[in-house]
Amino acid sequence: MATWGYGNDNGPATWVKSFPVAAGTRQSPIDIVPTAAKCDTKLTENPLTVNYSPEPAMELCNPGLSVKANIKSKSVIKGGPLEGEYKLEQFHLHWGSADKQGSEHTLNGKMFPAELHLVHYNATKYSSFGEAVDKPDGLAVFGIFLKISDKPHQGLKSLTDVLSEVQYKDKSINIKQEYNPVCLLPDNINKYWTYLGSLTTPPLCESVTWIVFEEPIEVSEDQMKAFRALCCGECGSAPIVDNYRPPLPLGNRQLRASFQ
Ligand SMILES: NS(=O)(=O)c1ccc(NCc2ccco2)cc1
Ligand SMILES: [Zn+2]
Repeated sequence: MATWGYGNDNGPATWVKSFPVAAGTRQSPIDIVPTAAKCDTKLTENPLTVNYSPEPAMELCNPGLSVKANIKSKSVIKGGPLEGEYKLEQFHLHWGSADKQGSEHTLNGKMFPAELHLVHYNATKYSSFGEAVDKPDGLAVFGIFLKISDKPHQGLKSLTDVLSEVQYKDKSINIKQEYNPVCLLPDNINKYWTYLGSLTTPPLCESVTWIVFEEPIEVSEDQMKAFRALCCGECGSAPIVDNYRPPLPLGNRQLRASFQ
């Protein structure tokens, strides 16, 4: 089978052929219905803590279906639904061809224009992302909704200002000035939903504790245009847009909320 993607011939509905876990019982994303979430005081008693550090020379790359920043410094999270310490490995985004779509998780059926994923692995139990990626408690991913405002997001600006330098597949650059990924988080990280799910792209491993924040971050239309100008391949190839998997059934999983 040709490599997976988001087109008609290789998109999410076809992935199950090569990745049978696509039909599994803890797949992601899901539609988040706040009234169906159970407020769990255990989450508030053990607050989520983020200890991110500055990246001296962060590598930004275009792997062909998104844009990804690889993290080398020690940035860790713990608490909330997590047991042990999870280390930041990379972050990337999913976005639409228009503002009406683009996010993977939806909120009462509503899609946001984009969604940012900060991917962490369980460094207490596993020695690398590769070892953790297929373990049920291997990964923790922050899902952050993006919404449009008239002001650009300053934290994302260091990236969107240089996306033209990674416009084509397999291009990568180093962000010169120091970058602390904490600038990407919403102001209030105490309000989130959490559930047990999976990677949203192949290999779709059911190894992710999802933490989706209620508060979106705000980006400008120009910043969205910069993401939509990235190309899937070399010069002249199609733009990277609509690189999102539609929601899967929650099934009999419990969606928990850290707030009322
Ligand atoms: N969209 S996401 O946050 O669920 C996500 C995160 C990480 C990968 N990694 C895919 C991978 C690389 C090696 C083995 O597996 C894929 C998807
Ligand atoms: Zn993702």
